[in-house]
Amino acid sequence: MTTKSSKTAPAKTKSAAAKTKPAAKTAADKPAGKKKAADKLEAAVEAAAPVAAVPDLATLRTRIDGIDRHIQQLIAERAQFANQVGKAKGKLAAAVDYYRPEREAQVLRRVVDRNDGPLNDEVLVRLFREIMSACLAQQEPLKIGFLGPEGTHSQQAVYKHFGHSIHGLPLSSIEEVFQEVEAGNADFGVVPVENSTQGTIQSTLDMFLTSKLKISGEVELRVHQHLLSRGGRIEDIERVYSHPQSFAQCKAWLRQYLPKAEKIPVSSNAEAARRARNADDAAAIAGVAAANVYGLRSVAGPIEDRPDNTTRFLVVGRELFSPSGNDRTSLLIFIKDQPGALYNVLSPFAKRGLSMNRIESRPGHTGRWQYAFFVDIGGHVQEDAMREALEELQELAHEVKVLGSYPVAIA
Ligand SMILES: O=C(O)C(=O)C[C@]1(C(=O)O)C=C[C@@H](O)C=C1
Repeated sequence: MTTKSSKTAPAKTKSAAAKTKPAAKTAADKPAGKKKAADKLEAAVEAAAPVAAVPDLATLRTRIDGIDRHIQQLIAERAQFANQVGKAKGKLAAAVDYYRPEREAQVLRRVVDRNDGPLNDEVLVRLFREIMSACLAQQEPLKIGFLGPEGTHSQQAVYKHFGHSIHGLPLSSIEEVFQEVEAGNADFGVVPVENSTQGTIQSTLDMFLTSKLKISGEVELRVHQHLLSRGGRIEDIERVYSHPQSFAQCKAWLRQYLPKAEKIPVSSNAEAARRARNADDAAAIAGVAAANVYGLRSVAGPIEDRPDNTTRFLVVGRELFSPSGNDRTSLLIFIKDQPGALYNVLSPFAKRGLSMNRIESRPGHTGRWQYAFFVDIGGHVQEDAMREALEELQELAHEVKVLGSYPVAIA
């Protein structure tokens, strides 16, 4: 069972004045009768308006060179300060001890708040992530495990969350990602947990039933699927490899364009791309990143049935971090086998105004017909309201496990 409440995480505090510039009225906004005359008038005004003088190419490039010099000096200065921050944290054992996801989230939220264009929030967040990633890697790059091989959407999620100045460890299963982080061979792991088209990835949720790992972050990735092949034409394709989730995300497209091709499920999209590189009549459904890694080209794409197809990933680590100011807490609640049990365990949050974003039930592995509920709630375990709600919950539930409190995904 999955339910999403209409309540969302706290709204970002972007300054309203800066962001709500009224759009200029155009001829399209006017009543039909007056539209033609208005169109003519607009065209006449445009024709008569003096064209703003654009400086010549050499002048523009000199300006850009000056700005680049300035940006570079500032990045170097920032890196020196970040290095000093690292030293101020004391003599720590490894890169993971310097990493502060809550601080990174605050830095990025400020970037979004300040942004007045022309680059969009996502682009600016990506640039600043890379700067922080490089600053942290001065101590030592973080080691991040993910569901490999190279070229998977999980790898893209790793870069989106940690930047490129990390050491990525492609692993063969979600279970192995958990194991490597538990064993300390990876600092963090990134695992898919739900897709907007396909729903929950049960194998990830089930890992939390037994694992001691904590969730330290979430990443939302717009997932675009492509048909990749080394040959050139859709009509030549006789076999398509992909992960079952990706087949499901492209069901309507496949029915329309490749109804007769054999569909072969494999363990990951990158594995599909690896297999498709061996023959002209084979193709893979995967992200374009896999095309570059495996020497394929996109024959068609994006081909996912829903344009807003998004996968949410969780970052798992060994510790809990401090609040960032806009956090989510994930809990695993084992309920008592009695009437009204679910209602009872949710009431401590509802009465304190803590919003529930998600609830999902899974067999608890503790006995027949025993259920565990995975619940996401707005807030952090170190905040008073959440602490009080959890204290009350301990009395009502059979068992409660805090899986983590972490910053809500940014851009
Ligand atoms: O502020 C810190 O604690 C830092 O180490 C600096 C910094 C940054 O570059 O801004 C780098 C890495 C941390 O994960 C968070 C932020």
